[in-house]
Amino acid sequence: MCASTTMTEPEGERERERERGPRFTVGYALAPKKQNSFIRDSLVNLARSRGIDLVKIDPNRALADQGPFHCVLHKLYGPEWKKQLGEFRLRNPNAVIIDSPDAIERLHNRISMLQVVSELEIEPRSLTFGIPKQIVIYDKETLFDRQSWVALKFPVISKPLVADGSAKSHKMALVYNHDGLNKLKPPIVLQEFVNHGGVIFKVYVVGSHVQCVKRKSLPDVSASSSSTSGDAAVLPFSQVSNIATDKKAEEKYYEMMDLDDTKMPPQEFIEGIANGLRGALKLNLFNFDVIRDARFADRYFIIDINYFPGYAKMPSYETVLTNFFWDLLNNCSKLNSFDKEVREREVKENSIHV
Ligand SMILES: Nc1ncnc2c1ncn2[C@@H]1O[C@H](COP(=O)(O)OP(=O)(O)OP(=O)(O)O)[C@@H](O)[C@H]1O
Ligand SMILES: O=P(O)(O)O[C@H]1[C@H](OP(=O)(O)O)[C@@H](OP(=O)(O)O)[C@@H](O)[C@@H](O)[C@@H]1OP(=O)(O)O
Ligand SMILES: [Mg+2]
Ligand SMILES: [Mg+2]
Repeated sequence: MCASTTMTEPEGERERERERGPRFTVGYALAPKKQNSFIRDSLVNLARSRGIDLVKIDPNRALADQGPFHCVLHKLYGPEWKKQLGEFRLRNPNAVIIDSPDAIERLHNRISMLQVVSELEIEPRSLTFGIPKQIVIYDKETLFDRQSWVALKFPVISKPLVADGSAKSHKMALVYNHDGLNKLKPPIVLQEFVNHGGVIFKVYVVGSHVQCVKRKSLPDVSASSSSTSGDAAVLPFSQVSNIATDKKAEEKYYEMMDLDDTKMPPQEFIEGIANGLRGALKLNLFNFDVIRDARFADRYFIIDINYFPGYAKMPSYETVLTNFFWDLLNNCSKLNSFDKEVREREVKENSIHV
């Protein structure tokens, strides 16, 4: 898992490197939109000043032919990319891949994504967390079968089962009653809508760093909404917390939603969940969406987990990410030197025995 520090440069250069501290190269493979938002000069310069060079991976060339990289950072999908990572790992067994494609894949399905929350075992506390009631529907027939609905109450949110980062995978719909079902396109997850005061908490995780921010969310739904009929019984929407509105409208919204007045969940509680998820998912870079039940303030729900989210929206993201790379690479480098020492000792001992 760790990066190799066995370079073949002359001893003098090695000496200078020891004085300066080691330098590392992190290759990144990101979709253009992600690259634009994440790879900013402020991050590149800060990382460089700490001995970490961020280098773009050329998507048109084999990954294994590029580098050398001590670490590969990526958010690309598909079997071809997975194959490339596999070949790179074979050729560079000591390089770190952030994160494992298999671990990331678990987040590409909205059922397996949240299953991990239900499995978390965190010691009893005064606040509770879980996931809203949900069912998965694979075809229209099951969608209209009343039997499928026994466990679920309206209103519900319909979400595409697949969460692979495509625009389609973000197409949601708020459904007030059975009249709204016609427009839904399985395979979908139907999740009970939980009134939460129009504010969502986004928890960003970067290794052991956990940071929670408030964002606007869908407003509460009134009980009378259940009587809406026809087309009005379904309200399609997409990426609410990411919608770019003009500043004035946004200010008005914030006033309306009392975003500033909304109390944050206790940091210790959020950290407990974040660390539990990090361990269970075996991921370093993700965020999760948390809502607080409007009826019971001690009840929280996790509704979404995203791999490699929009970190640039997180305060001081440059420092947080640079610290993460630094810790990771320096720890790995120490581990590798230790491995090397052990290996050299083994060779020596073996040669004595021979
Ligand atoms: N069960 C729920 N109860 C209430 N509101 C919900 C629920 N599920 C989702 N929402 C609202 O819908 C929004 C979108 O849902 P979700 O986060 O699952 O979608 P997404 O497309 O994966 O979002 P992201 O852009 O964070 O990846 C949430 O930010 C929240 O405002
Ligand atoms: O667009 P941004 O950079 O802000 O990041 C968003 C990210 O888009 P990108 O990775 O395609 O860029 C989304 O990923 P996909 O589900 O589409 O894979 C998802 O993680 C959102 O939750 C992120 O917003 P945030 O949760 O941080 O507000
Ligand atoms: Mg979300
Ligand atoms: Mg999501």
